[in-house]
Amino acid sequence: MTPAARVQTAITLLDEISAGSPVEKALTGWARRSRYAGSKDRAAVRDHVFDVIRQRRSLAALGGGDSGRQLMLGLCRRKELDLATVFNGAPHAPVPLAESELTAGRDPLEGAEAADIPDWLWPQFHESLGELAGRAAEIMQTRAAVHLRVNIDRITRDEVIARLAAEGIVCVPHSVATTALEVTEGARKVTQSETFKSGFVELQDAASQAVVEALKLEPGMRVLDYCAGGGGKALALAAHAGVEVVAHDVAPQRMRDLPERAARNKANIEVVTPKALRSAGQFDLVLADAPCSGSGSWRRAPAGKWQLTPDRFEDLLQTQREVMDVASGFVSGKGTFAYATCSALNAENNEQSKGFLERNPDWVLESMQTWTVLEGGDGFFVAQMSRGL
Ligand SMILES: C[S@@+](CC[C@H](N)C(=O)[O-])C[C@H]1O[C@@H](n2cnc3c(N)ncnc32)[C@H](O)[C@@H]1O
Repeated sequence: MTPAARVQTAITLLDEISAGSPVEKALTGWARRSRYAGSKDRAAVRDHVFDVIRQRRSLAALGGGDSGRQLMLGLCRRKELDLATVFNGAPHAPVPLAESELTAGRDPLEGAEAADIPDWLWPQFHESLGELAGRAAEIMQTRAAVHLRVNIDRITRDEVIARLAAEGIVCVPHSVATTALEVTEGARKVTQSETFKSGFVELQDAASQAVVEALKLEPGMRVLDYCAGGGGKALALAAHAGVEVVAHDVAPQRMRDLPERAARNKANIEVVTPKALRSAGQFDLVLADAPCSGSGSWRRAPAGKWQLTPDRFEDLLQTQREVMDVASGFVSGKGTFAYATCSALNAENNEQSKGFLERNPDWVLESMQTWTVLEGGDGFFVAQMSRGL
């Protein structure tokens, strides 16, 4: 495919997405229908689509509207590409720009529009991140790096770096967690590498690893990952020798890949249904990695920031309160309850922890930690609480 044909494909897919198609469905549907597209074409189209979704609002301003074509025009302008070369009218390429398109568009307005954050959310984003808000929003407009978690019980970070280098993948240690590596070259080859297939590394954001590293894990502990989802944190927990990990999710189908991932990681994880959890007893540590706005991981899942509405946000806050109240019930007398989110917003983080402690005066706060995207990983939060016995 020519670069211009890739742009035209992104335009078509962005229109499909605007009409309601989920992003991944639109991309995989196109890839299946388009046998002529090689892996580089698929990667380029995917990058265009995600770049636009991350910067949708500011690109709509630059491109003069929010159709796929206007958004891609905005992206080409931001990247200072030669517009006549892209919109060149060749077969499969975008038709040349009309005079009205050439004159449309303006610089994004300072504040929420330039930061690509919805208006209603901008004040609390700003308040939560303080002086870091502008820089954090800017980082969220860019692609996230690929991070790996090294199973350091089985292999050192340096050994993994050497093994991956031999497979054409370049990594450097990431400072946010002792288990974390950042892939600087060859990220698309990771899942096909022998190092990955042998379970020496797992794909996981560095700050997500740091959340698990912040927990006091000791051999003999029984740990419940109450909101296990795809199991990233359950796998990181199970990488600690002698720790028994039980994974649960209200939607057990979200954990369907977990047994296979655990087998590859040589990790032992018991996956339980909500019904089975009722008779699973008590745990030394319960982690509730709660459903949240995802405002710390909008680089990876940017559609979420445009789908969030004040009503949905209120619903999430309510769900978080329920998750906290139920999950903490599985903590043994002297055990720890860890509440985590991949959100940068106070309402979901410190305020939820404060609310929990007010509802449950027998609990005390042990620690609270926050990671922002400025540290190089996703934005994350974890509060650890105990009954203070
Ligand atoms: C942030 S995701 C978990 C990500 C996962 N821990 C990881 O590291 O890959 C939140 C998960 O909470 C689950 N969830 C939502 N409501 C819940 C509830 N009431 N009880 C338990 N899990 C819930 C969702 O199904 C979702 O999988």
